Amino acid sequence: MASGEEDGTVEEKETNNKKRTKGAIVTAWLTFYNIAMTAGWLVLTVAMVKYYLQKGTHKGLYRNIARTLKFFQTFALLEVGHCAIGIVRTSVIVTGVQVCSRIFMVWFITNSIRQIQNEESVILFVVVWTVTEITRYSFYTFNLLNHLPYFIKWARYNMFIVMYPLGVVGELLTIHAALPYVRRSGMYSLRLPNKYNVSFDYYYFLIIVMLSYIPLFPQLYFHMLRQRRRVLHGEIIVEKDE
Ligand SMILES: CCCCCCCCCCCCC/C=C/C(=O)SCCNC(=O)CCNC(=O)[C@H](O)C(C)(C)COP(=O)(O)OP(=O)(O)OC[C@H]1O[C@@H](n2cnc3c(N)ncnc32)[C@H](O)[C@@H]1OP(=O)(O)O
Repeated sequence: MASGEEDGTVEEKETNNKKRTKGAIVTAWLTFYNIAMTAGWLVLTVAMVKYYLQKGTHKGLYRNIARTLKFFQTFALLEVGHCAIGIVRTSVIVTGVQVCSRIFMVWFITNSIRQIQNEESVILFVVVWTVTEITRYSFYTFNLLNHLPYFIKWARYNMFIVMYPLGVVGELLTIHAALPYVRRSGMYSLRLPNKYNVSFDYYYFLIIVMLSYIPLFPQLYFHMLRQRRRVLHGEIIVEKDE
């Protein structure tokens, strides 16, 4: 029996060929992207373990890995682009909040305030992010290659139950530790009078950021719980923002 494509017009065949080529390019790009990101976070793991074994302390560890962390976490901005152009089935809002809050933590908190870089809370969120991202990107990679080991799928949709709250604790404690330095230095703040006639206080902005975890974090967490039910238990779930 002839397939639909065999029956189709020349235009239909061309459209199908174009779709197939586009699909192959997208799969190749996402595979490359996910492998690169898995490798990046693995490099971070090796650097952290090596540093700790050599020095026997977490002090100075952040400084040692800062460049790699900034690079790979900033590279994750592409994920918002992937959602926006529709090559992955994920909400732009959920991904945007997740990626932007991480970039904010890296660039505007930890990187900007040297005095807090040796806090245990920094190591907490960096370690949690690292474990999470190695699992997540290897999940996507093996999934794209159609060879997904069950333990990676299981880890992707179970570890976040503990890792997400732990990461948030690390992030909130770090912002909290930054507050006195921000207040004292007046960094990133704009006082009146100035030529723009605008005032901005980074200290209060950080307090607002901390408070914004209260409504935003549960939404991310429940999103992941829904994904878990869908992937591990096959439930059909309709997302509101899709
Ligand atoms: C100005 C400053 C503002 C600051 C505001 C602050 C507020 C902050 C509030 C909250 C802050 C949270 C802080 C976060 C901390 C941490 O990360 S702690 C560490 C623990 N973290 C996690 O466990 C992260 C969990 N989150 C995620 O996994 C994602 O980031 C997600 C976007 C939240 C959810 O992932 P999602 O993509 O929706 O689900 P998946 O099931 O993984 O994927 C859905 C489908 O899309 C495909 N896909 C997605 N990405 C890719 C890819 N890169 N490559 C290939 N495919 C991809 C995926 O395969 C799925 O496809 P289908 O199976 O076909 O459905």
